Parts: sequence; C-alpha cells; structure tokens
Amino acid sequence: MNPFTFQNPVKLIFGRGQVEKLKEELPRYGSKVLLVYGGGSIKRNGVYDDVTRVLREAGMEIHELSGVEPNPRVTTSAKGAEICREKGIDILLAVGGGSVIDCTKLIASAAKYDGEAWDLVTGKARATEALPFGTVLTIAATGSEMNAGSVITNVETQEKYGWGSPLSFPKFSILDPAYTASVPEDQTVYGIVDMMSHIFEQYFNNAENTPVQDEMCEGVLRAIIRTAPELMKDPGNLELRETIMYAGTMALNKFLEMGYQGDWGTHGIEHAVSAVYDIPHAGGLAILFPEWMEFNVRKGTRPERFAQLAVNVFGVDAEGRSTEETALEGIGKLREFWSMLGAPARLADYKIDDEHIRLIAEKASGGGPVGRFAKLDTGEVEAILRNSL
Ligand SMILES: NC(=O)c1ccc[n+]([C@@H]2O[C@H](COP(=O)([O-])OP(=O)(O)OC[C@H]3O[C@@H](n4cnc5c(N)ncnc54)[C@H](O)[C@@H]3O)[C@@H](O)[C@H]2O)c1
Repeated sequence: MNPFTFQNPVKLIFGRGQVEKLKEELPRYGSKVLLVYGGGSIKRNGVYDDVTRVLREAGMEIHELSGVEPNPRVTTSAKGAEICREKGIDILLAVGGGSVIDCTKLIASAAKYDGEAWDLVTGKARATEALPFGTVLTIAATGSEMNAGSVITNVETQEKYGWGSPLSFPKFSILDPAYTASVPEDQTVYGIVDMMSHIFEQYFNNAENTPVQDEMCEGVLRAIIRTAPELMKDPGNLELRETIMYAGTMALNKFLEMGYQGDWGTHGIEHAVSAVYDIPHAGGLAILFPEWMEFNVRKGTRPERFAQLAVNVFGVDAEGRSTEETALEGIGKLREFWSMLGAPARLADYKIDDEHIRLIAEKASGGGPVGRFAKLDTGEVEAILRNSL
C-alpha cells in the first residue's frame, strides 16, 4: 500500500422516507435554499412534491434552477452562481443524479469565486470558499452524492473535464431507493455500467499488498453482477434497487481507493468522446472499457491483474489456461454481461465513425499520458478508439 490520508465528511442518510430529514439538515445552514434539478423527471415521479413540501414545512425560502442537462454545462452552473449571488442563497439542494449534483458542486464554488466558473474546472483557479450544499439522489450511478468530484462540459470548446476540491463534498446526501424506482431501463443499465467502471478504474492500480482493497472491489462487483439481472426483470423491486443504490455509492466514495491511486484513463478517454459527441457517459464506458482491458492484456500490461478479475469476479476457471487466456475469457464475460443488460458495445451504436477519432485521442491525451496503471500515449488511445468503432 502507498501511504494515505483518508477523509470523507459526507453525512449519508439512507433509506425509505428519509427525505423528512431535510427538516433537520437544511436549517443548520440558513433559510434561503436554491433547489437545483434537471429536465423534470422529479415532477413526474413525485420527488419534487415530496421535497418542496418538506422544505415548506422547514420554513425555507425556496428558489429554483431547473433544466440541468445530462452532461451538465458550465453555462448552467454560471447561471446558478448568478442566482446565488442575486438572491443571497444560504444553501443549495441538488435533487437528481450525477449531472445535477455535479452542476451544483460547481455552482457552490462559482458563487464564491470572482471570475469565470470554467476557471475552477480547468484548474486555472482553485476554490477557496463555497456555499454548502446537500443532495437528494434519484438515480444510482456516479457516487457523486458521496465524493468531491464533478464533471462539467464546455460545449463551446468541446471540452469535458473532471474537477473537485475539498469544498465540493456535499454536507449531506439523502438516498431513498424508492426514488430510483422510476429510472427508465436504459438509465438503470447506464448506472450499473458506471458503478462497475468506477470499481474497475480503482482495481487497476500498481500498488502492492492490497488484499483488503482487492476483496472489497471484487465483493461489490460480485454483488452488482448478482443483483443487476434480477433488477432488470423486476425494476420495481425496492430491495434490489436498494442494493444497487448502495453499491453505486460505495463504488466511488473512495472507501475502495485507500492506499493506491486507480488508473482512471478510460474515464479520461470517455470524457473526450462525450465532449465531441454528446453521448451518455456510461454508454461510452460500456464500449471503451472492454477495449481498454483487451488492449492492455495483449500489450502485456500486468495480465495477471486482469486474470485475477476474471477468476474472482467472473468465475473463470484458470485451470489449463494461460494468464492471458484467462484474462481474455474474463473480458469476454464482461462484454456478455453488459450486452445481456442492454448496454451498447460499439461506437457505431451511437453512429460515431472514424471522422474525429484522432481529435478525440488528442483531447484525451492532451495533458500527457492517459492513466496511471497503464500509461497510454495518443497513438495507443487512438488504437483503443479505433478498436471500439
Ligand atoms: N461526480 C462524479 O463522481 C461522477 C462520476 C461519474 C460520472 N459523473 C458524471 O455524471 C453525469 C451522469 O450522471 P448520472 O449517471 O447520475 O445520470 P444523470 O444525472 O445524467 O441522469 C440521467 C437521466 O436519468 C434521468 N433520471 C434521473 N433520476 C430519475 C428518476 N428517478 N426517474 C426517472 N428519470 C430519472 C435524468 O433526468 C436524466 O435524463 C455525467 O455527466 C458524468 O460524466 C460524475
């Protein structure tokens, strides 16, 4: 293990009916709340009514920012920051998925920053102050509800970057599995792909002596793999929703990533793809991850790590197989699993051809090699993208 310091200050409030806890949590920070949400799914499934009722009962003055896009735009965060300054907002409440939460994280810091919100995303400036914010999660996927990361798109420059700061942890997050029951089938699948991808990013690391971390990653993956097919058959089952919701949070609240740093290269490549083509983040990951894995196994980048995943998570029998064969068998099982759920497998599924592949590879590797476990150069990223067409 590498030396590490771990801190996660998010108060996690999990379970049915827990939205009532907003009454205790919000007034700690003041009385003016900016409710941030997306395209309106929360109005159709009753979450908006629940939340606004509790806010009224708590005596909060409610302001709203709606229309946060999937793959949230920097312009929307800038607009939110403006509202915060104009109205003297005390606390933000994100009600939605990763997109709404990520947008809210940037609003919180941009509201206290005297410059362009995009500066905070590119690293040109660092947040030194931020408004507090809480979340009510409505889709199991990103883990944004319990981490300090945020992914923001600049449509004008065709850039999409992850950023974060110690100030962008939510003060609290309320997770009611019943709120995820209305998530449509395709988004449920994307969420499952996303959380599995987060674990893969962490699992592929170069630290030594990480048996506890390995078993934790493998255990969460096995639970997801057991639960997801049942959930696809029975989407209203709240016990299955609960398992998947908890798994999504555990996959990226950094409890799995102590003592090492994960690869995170595939996320970098996907962000470059979805900055150029506005595709769902996890749809891109479902296509790219197996190709990233296969590329590295064939290149000889620690194939034993991929073989360990194959055996311990996908139940591949290593008997009579070489390490490489075991690893490739596991990747085949991952492809089968995601296809069985209905995830896309090729960039062509999104009508993406080779026109901008070089540009995407350059965007992904602009700041140097991509990934930590496997440091890929632009040519190698381009090869993975071409294998994904
Ligand atoms: N901050 C992080 O740690 C992190 C990690 C991974 C990805 N991301 C980013 O998060 C974004 C994706 O977030 P996401 O996967 O949570 O999805 P999302 O927030 O984009 O939501 C996906 C879709 O599901 C709908 N939806 C959400 N809840 C619903 C419900 N209860 N019922 C019906 N429809 C519902 C939304 O309206 C939206 O159309 C991407 O921009 C991605 O890059 C962030």
